[in-house]
Amino acid sequence: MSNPFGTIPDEAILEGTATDAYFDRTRTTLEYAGKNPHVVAEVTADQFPTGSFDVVTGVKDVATLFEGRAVDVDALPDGLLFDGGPVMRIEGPYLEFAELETSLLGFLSQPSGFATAALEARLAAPESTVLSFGARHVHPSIAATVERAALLAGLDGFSHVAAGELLGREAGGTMPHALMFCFGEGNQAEAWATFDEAVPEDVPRIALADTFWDEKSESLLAAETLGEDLDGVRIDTTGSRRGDFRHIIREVRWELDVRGYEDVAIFCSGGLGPDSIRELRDIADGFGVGSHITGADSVDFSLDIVEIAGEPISKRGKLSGVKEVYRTEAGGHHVALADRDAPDDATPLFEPLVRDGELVREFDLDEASERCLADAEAVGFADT
Ligand SMILES: O=P(O)(O)OC[C@H]1C[C@H](OP(=O)(O)OP(=O)(O)O)[C@H](O)[C@@H]1O
Ligand SMILES: [Zn+2]
Repeated sequence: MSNPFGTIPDEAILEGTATDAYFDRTRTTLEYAGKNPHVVAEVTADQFPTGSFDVVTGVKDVATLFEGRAVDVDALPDGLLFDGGPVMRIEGPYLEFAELETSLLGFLSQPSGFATAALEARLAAPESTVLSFGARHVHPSIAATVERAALLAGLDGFSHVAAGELLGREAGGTMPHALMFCFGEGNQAEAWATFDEAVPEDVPRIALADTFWDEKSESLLAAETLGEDLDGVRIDTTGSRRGDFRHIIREVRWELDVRGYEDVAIFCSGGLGPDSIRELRDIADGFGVGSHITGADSVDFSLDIVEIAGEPISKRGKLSGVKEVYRTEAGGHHVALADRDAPDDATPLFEPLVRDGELVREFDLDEASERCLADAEAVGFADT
């Protein structure tokens, strides 16, 4: 079988069959009527600024989607933050892209939600190691989308191997409880020692220390077992046993230190979000974050025609006319009609993405991540 998991093939996305049926009917109707107006359409979440910023990403996939289509596309740079107004503008004959709306919005909505949530985790502990561990919570076909969004937001690493091959980065992690189970209760030391002997030297020795006994006992046993070879312990305490998780981590840190294991790092995982990471960042060295990222709401983008044959148009509740968005010197987000004077202290954010079906922008994930973190600083994202 060419498509055993029944995921939508890239060809369907590119040719426009990965669409909602009513767009097919729209094409049929417009072709029957001989209509194919020149339009400007905008991708927008909130019409006006709301005081809350999101990260926009997925722009590269949309650019790929539009290659070869007789349209011009302008968009915010990948990774920039926005609060209201459009993030993308498409201009051309409507039937050049009618069916692409479904995939276009999907390419932007879910990854932008992932990246925004990852940025929250990132900025909750700017000095700590924060890793994306949530691939297990999503359909395998979008694991690379999750991990790319996490890296865009500045996370230090991720766990999904195939995503790493696509992204050209090394996946990382620690060890699962399954490994401990296979050695059995009472044999934790053997599990860690065997891992240390078997696994390539460049893999960090981070012992999972919460499986059968309490976190302090297993952490000390791991330190006694691996000694200098131990890089850290991971504590992933199940919610029902957490109690005062911060106290547990402080106790483990104390008991490791009192025995001379100051160099053994402590990593935490399991249901962590920005608040719990902030609460632990002064005592833990790193965090694995999964469902906070993968469970993020999609950004609710819609595609709206705002100009037809040069005339402004909109549906009730939306704003007609072609717009520009600006970053103000104060770190605000300003939305205005594109044909009006720009505000004095503001920088326009739209940049060319596609010109007559040709991609006119380079994409570099490291650059996009720097842009994302710098803009998050500029708008005070961590404080929102
Ligand atoms: O989605 P989150 O709640 O943020 O957690 C992500 C962590 C927690 C989970 O622990 P387990 O479910 O115990 O999985 P495993 O035994 O494989 O570590 C697994 O280790 C993931 O890395
Ligand atoms: Zn587990």
